[in-house]
Amino acid sequence: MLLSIRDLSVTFDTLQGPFKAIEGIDLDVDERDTLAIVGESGCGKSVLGHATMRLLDDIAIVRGSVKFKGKEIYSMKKDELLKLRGKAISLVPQSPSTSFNPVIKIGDQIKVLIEKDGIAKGSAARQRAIDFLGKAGFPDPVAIYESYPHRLSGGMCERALIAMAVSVEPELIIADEPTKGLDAISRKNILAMLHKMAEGASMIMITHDIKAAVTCKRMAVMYSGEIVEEGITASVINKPKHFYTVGLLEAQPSRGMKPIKGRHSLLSRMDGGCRFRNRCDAADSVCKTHPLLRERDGNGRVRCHHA
Ligand SMILES: Nc1ncnc2c1ncn2[C@@H]1O[C@H](COP(=O)(O)OP(=O)(O)OP(=O)(O)O)[C@@H](O)[C@H]1O
Ligand code: NI
Repeated sequence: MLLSIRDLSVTFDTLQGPFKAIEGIDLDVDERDTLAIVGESGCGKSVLGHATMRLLDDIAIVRGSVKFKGKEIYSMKKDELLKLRGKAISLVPQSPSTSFNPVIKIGDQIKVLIEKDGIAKGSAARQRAIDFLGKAGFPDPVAIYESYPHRLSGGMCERALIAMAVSVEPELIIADEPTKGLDAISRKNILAMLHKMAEGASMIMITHDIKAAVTCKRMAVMYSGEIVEEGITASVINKPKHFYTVGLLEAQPSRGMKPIKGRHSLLSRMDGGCRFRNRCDAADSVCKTHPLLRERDGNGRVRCHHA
């Protein structure tokens, strides 16, 4: 197993008191696996992505285990962690426009990373950066290399960030909302490019876009900090078991754009029952107890008393 996450939780100290952004996360990612993590804004997708790379700052209290090739990331020393981030696990961050340093040329930022990871030096590193910008679909990669970030549109920045993340040949790519803010055609192009460039590696794709999620082999649905359903993408899409997954699919433009009724409530999180029950038509008294994530037809898992 490439990545194993067990009982992972992240708590932030906020003015209103401690807030558990994610809880009880169990996930495995195999070699050459692609896993989409979907769910509405604020459900904890990015926190999970960052916690996986131990990128959260010290105010976050992290519990549980994250193992990469059997090695616990949370007991690694600083130098091991630096090696892990890059060649082992590479992040395509959520906000492309703020992820580059505005005063350094795009290409030089990629070159520095390639040099840091010891893949190439000097002019060879520069050439590698140009090659990867070309692979990312830029017709004139040298011009992009020489550009400052503000010259690039959102979609171009996303492409350059993907080029940067894969230029170090990582074993696992975590792509956070790679299609955010893009029109339908750019979305399709970016997804095709991302999968092509990630060939041979594994990928976790964080997204609220089901059309992006279906390009991955497996899919995990998050609600209110927890995984509520997980399995082979086709079976989750065609036979959703959790009522939140059903709602999420019906909210897609292609399926009538029917919104999920009600709103996510933090209160439903605190009383220990099913976190979705205030929005669920099937909810009854049994939902006052917290459902466990259990086997789903021998394929994946679901967290619902009625599934
Ligand atoms: N540094 C922090 N301090 C306090 N709360 C935080 C912090 N970072 C994230 N959170 C909270 O954790 C929850 C999960 O945030 P996260 O960014 O993971 O959501 P997300 O699923 O990625 O949403 P989006 O689709 O909007 O990116 C949110 O309620 C957020 O406000
Ligand atoms: Ni996010």
